[in-house]
Amino acid sequence: MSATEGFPQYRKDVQYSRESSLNTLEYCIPRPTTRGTKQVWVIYVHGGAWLDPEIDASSFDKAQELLFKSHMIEHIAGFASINYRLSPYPSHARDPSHPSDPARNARHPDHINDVLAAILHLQETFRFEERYILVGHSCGASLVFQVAMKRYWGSQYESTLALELNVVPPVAILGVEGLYDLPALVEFHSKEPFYREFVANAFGRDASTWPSVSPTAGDYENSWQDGKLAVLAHSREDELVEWAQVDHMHKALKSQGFDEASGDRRLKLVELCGKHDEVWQDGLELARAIEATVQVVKNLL
Ligand SMILES: N[C@@H](CC(=O)c1ccccc1NC=O)C(=O)O
Repeated sequence: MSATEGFPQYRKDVQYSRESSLNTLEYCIPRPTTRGTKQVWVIYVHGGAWLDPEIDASSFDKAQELLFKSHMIEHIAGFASINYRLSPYPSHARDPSHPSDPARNARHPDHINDVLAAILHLQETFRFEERYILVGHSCGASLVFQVAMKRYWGSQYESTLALELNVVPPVAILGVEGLYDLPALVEFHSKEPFYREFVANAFGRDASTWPSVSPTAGDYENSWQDGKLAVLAHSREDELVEWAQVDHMHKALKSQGFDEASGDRRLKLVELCGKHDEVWQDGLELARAIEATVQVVKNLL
């Protein structure tokens, strides 16, 4: 039997916790693990404004398929994409949420706890420790930076010890078409009530808590000490999330010691093409952003 038989290995609907039917992940391992080689896992967190039932872990499939054909695949040990509990969406036309469904009634910090539980499950199974890139699209980009914020979103949130202590943070984070400064997002779209609604739906009606939960408020010098690379990828054609979000996050990361030109904490901007959801629907732009991230990370390991 050849060593590569049975690869690539695909698994779907892997349950990582018992909270709800959405606490599942999918993963793919391109080839048998090769010891001693410097490879990274790529872990994806989907978007959908914390509530859209029609965007899930499978929204990564297209980009993953493209990355298989890229020469960057030799630096990638595995791919994973995470489902997590969503906030209520009772007015959704095709798939309204029901108040008794634990999968569709999440409130911050449930979403982040689920992402942490999923990462922990993967780390315990595959032992890749910090050698992974955490990628998020839209609200998924908020979530991946909130993972690096640990639990410093204001004083009101309890730490869940088991997750906090055991999840090893990623070597790099890639935010794609991300929501980073929630008050600024809501303010920018003050004439579109949907924005205020989905933020309140996910984080509560008390807007005074929104600044400290925002990734722009992260104290990454303390909470993400071993982070080596932050990448912000965004399209100027994004019709849902304005470039100003990137400007806010770029400024925040710079003030936390991330630098584009030098140093051991690197910052990178990748300008993408296309509309908000096109980047993952076509997969090309999301794959390109991941390639650009792997390209830098492979020299940092
Ligand atoms: N797909 C969602 C909308 C959505 O995801 C969204 C809308 C505006 C700004 C950001 C969004 N998603 C971020 O995760 C919906 O159809 O309700």
